[in-house]
Amino acid sequence: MVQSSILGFPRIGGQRELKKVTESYWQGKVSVEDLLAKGKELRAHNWKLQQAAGVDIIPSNDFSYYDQVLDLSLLFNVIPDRYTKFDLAPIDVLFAMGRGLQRKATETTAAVDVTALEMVKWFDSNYHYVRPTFSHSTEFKLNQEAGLKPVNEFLEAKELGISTRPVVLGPISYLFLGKADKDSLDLDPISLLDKFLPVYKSLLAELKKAGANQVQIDEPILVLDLPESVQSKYKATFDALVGDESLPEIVLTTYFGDVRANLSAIKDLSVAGFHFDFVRVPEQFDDVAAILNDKQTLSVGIVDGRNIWKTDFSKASNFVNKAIEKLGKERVIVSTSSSLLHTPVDLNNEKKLDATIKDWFSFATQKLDEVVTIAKNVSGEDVAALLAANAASIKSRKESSITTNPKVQERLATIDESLSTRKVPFDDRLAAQKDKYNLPLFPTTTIGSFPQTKDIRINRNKFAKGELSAEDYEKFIEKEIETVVRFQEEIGLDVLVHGEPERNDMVQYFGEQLEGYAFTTGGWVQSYGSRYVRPPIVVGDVSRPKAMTVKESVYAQSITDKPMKGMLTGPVTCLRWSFPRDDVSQKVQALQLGLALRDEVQDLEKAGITVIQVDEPAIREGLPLRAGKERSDYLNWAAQSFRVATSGVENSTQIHSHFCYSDLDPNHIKALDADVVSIEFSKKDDPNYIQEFSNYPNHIGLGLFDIHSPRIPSKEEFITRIEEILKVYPANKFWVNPDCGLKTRGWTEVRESLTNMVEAAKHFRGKY
Ligand code: MET
Ligand SMILES: [Zn+2]
Repeated sequence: MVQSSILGFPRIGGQRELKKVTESYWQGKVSVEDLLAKGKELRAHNWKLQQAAGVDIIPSNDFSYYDQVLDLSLLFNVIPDRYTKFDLAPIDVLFAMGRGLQRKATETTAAVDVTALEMVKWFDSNYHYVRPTFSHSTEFKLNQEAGLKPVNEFLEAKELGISTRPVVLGPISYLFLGKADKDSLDLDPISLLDKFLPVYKSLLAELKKAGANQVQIDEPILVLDLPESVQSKYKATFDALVGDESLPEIVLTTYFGDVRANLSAIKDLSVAGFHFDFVRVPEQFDDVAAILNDKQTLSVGIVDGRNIWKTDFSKASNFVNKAIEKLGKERVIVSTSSSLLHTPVDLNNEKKLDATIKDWFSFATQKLDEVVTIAKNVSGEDVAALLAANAASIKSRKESSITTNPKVQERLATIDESLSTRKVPFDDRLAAQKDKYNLPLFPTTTIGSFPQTKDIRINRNKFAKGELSAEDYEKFIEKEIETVVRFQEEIGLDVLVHGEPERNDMVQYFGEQLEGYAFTTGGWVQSYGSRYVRPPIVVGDVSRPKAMTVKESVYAQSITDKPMKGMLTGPVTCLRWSFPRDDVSQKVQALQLGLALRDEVQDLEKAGITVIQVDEPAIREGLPLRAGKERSDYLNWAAQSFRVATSGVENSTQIHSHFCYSDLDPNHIKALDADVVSIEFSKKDDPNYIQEFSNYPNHIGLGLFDIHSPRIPSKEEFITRIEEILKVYPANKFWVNPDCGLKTRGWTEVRESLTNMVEAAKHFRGKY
């Protein structure tokens, strides 16, 4: 019998229970006991769900209150000193590292003020992990005070009668994905491996003691271009982690890409088995299967952990059968390509999706049945009815008229150089824009969104439910816009925004207005911490039936004399933060989006909105994980689709763009040819990194404060930060802005932070 396995299940709950309880806890509305009880309930629910579906190998320790990498930092005591001195409970240390903490002193507790650790993209996904941050004083140990989470959760499942396979990020990936703290910049985290390994090993021993016979150790960095110095660590590391009775067996897991460049690093490991992602890279099968010895198992990642399309059972079964022919049934496991963390929880929660389209989808809960069915099928069990139904929906999608629009395809064929280049180069545009706006030095602006208050959400929901008329909703939005505009005028910002109160989400808002998209009501996916997104789904050729943002921007401009920035989400981000089609290339989808947005940009310009920001925060995450042709192709079509969207405007129209959540390489965005870009920057301490941006030809706002954290920087803090940047970055290209949009923050923080930021800008204007 061929076994089935899951590498990880979404932890957020079908109704976003985890978000609700954590945020209530942060607000002091529920106790830590309530928080922990809810976590326990969610874990139990997920395990039982998988058990009921018939999954053979069920993961544990895939749960997290914030982020699974951050959990390891707490577990292994990788906690910078600044978080330990306040005597916080372990869970609060965890949250402080994840999101920063600022708390006034009370009678019994001292004031707390710490920023969050850096948060970065998890490979090429829209999930973000909190970066392990090491210093010379890092002392690895099992943090008993915090409790051994992997062990506790394994035992918790055991108590329910469910035997699970704990999943833990591997030691080399954990170090490699981390960074040196600011006091230890010369430290290469990988150099800590010798110190770290014994502690890691002791965790495995504890798991074994608790009864875990096998663990899933994720080494996802094996799909990256690894330096020889890292590759060479695998053999000795994994030799040290297996072999004696006191340790569990290891299944070494990789996902999201091609491991072939690193095969020599893992080919002689004495692990019990390997897992590879054959959804992304089916071509790697022969090469990776060749490294197995005659006992090792192969976990075949064939059900997509990153997208929502139904698996084609016949194709998948053929693939698995190829593995069975080579290795025999006992050594093959049918699995998801990666953790299901990246897919929505349950398609059954969708009540509004068109039935035809819904039948093409499979969310995490449905994917459990998919792995089980494929495993049964290749084991020779009778699943004929399921196969027939599956074949019918695969066929229905292939032949559907919803997916093709000849007009869009014709227009796509007209894209050429002239449609993707501005009329004149940047320097000439700059002159025209200077004349038009006459902005001061250190111009101040924000990234677009303002606090999405409870009131906004309530009214939006009422409108969606039909409890509020379109007219009243519009009035409400106008009132919100006015508040935001007046506030910006009052504190003296130079380029204003309307605040985006009408948008639930920066991609979904556009997806809902574009042809070729489907969207869910409950398809939430964790982005970071308690922030979830609900990616729309590209089902067919994309086009724009009518203007999407003009009304709000025009209204906002009508009530102020300052320039009002129009605000759009760029083609690459629209694509990356949607579930893309898998039947058409990403390039085609991005260019179609580029054309749709081009019309919107031109409509805005016609309506008098001549500063237009086209956000591309996802451009970095889309970068193929390894250098080579695929990566350079991506950079070309990503930039081209942005230029298709933005090049059809006058020289005096100022195109802005914005990037966040990533280690951005300025070379990657040059080809976008935006006039002004704003970049998340506040958590960067490395002067070399700033230096890299000095050569960027156009103007830049290096983000000055962390909008993911509730803490408020003072005017002096802004001044110090700006001075630091000015040491390497020129004043005449310097924009002043936060890291990103303010929608997740409260008004109190926003008011104070922005006031301080504007005052700091004024300080420098006086000096230059
Ligand atoms: C993740 S980037 C967000 C940009 C958007 N304009 C906002 O301010 O929210
Ligand atoms: Zn942003």
